Amino acid sequence: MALLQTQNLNKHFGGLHVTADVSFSLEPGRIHCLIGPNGAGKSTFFRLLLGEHQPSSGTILFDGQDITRLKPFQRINCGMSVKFQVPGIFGALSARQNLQIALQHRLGPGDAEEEVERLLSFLQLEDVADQQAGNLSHGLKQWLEIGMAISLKPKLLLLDEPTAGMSPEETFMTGEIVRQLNAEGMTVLAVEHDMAFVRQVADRVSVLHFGRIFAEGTIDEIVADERVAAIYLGQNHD
Ligand SMILES: Nc1ncnc2c1ncn2[C@@H]1O[C@H](COP(=O)(O)OP(=O)(O)OP(=O)(O)O)[C@@H](O)[C@H]1O
Repeated sequence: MALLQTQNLNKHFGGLHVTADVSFSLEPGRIHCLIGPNGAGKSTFFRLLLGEHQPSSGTILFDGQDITRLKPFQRINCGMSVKFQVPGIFGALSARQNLQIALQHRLGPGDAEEEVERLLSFLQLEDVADQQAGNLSHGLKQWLEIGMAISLKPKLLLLDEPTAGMSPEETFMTGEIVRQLNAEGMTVLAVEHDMAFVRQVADRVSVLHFGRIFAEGTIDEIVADERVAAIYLGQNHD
């Protein structure tokens, strides 16, 4: 059974049909990347999954449950978690304190301490653990964000352009973090422009174009698809 499934999902903004009859399926255990040219409707689709937009019609199923009308916090309680592009960390607190706050909801004090140290090490944040999060480099902030997003041990981690603004080395490290989380059992859905990252992590790729699923397959199938290449022509993505 799919972990996440949308059935004929539609979203209109006035006369704009931004999500067009999207029937999408995400198998548990996968790393699935969603790509598409600017304005293809990737962010809108994400926001529909999270409950930040209500669909005009269609259904969203998560872990066997119809979540179409659930509020964002209820979806998080069902086992979804998201890392947005815009940092949601507390800049005046240290990296360690940020993780402590995120983890205290799930774990008692002793266990939380242990998990904070494990996450700091996993995310290569040990050396900066006591620095103010607001002063960390862009890449380190993004990894701290991932740490906060996984603190609830979600079944599904949603990542919105996780490597935006990163160097190739940071992008690679982010890919390794995602692969490790997946190896531990987390299913991942990422909206991403960086094709090196997509190649590094994705089991499956869906291409959105004008709000529709335009193509779906492995990265090799997508890269070899001339119709996909054509919709990217003139756009500034590799
Ligand atoms: N709240 C809104 N009201 C009206 N139109 C919107 C709204 N949000 C998005 N749109 C329009 O919907 C279309 C798809 O936007 P969306 O941000 O989902 O695309 P995207 O694929 O995420 O683009 P990008 O890669 O540039 O982030 C665009 O034409 C956008 O202008």
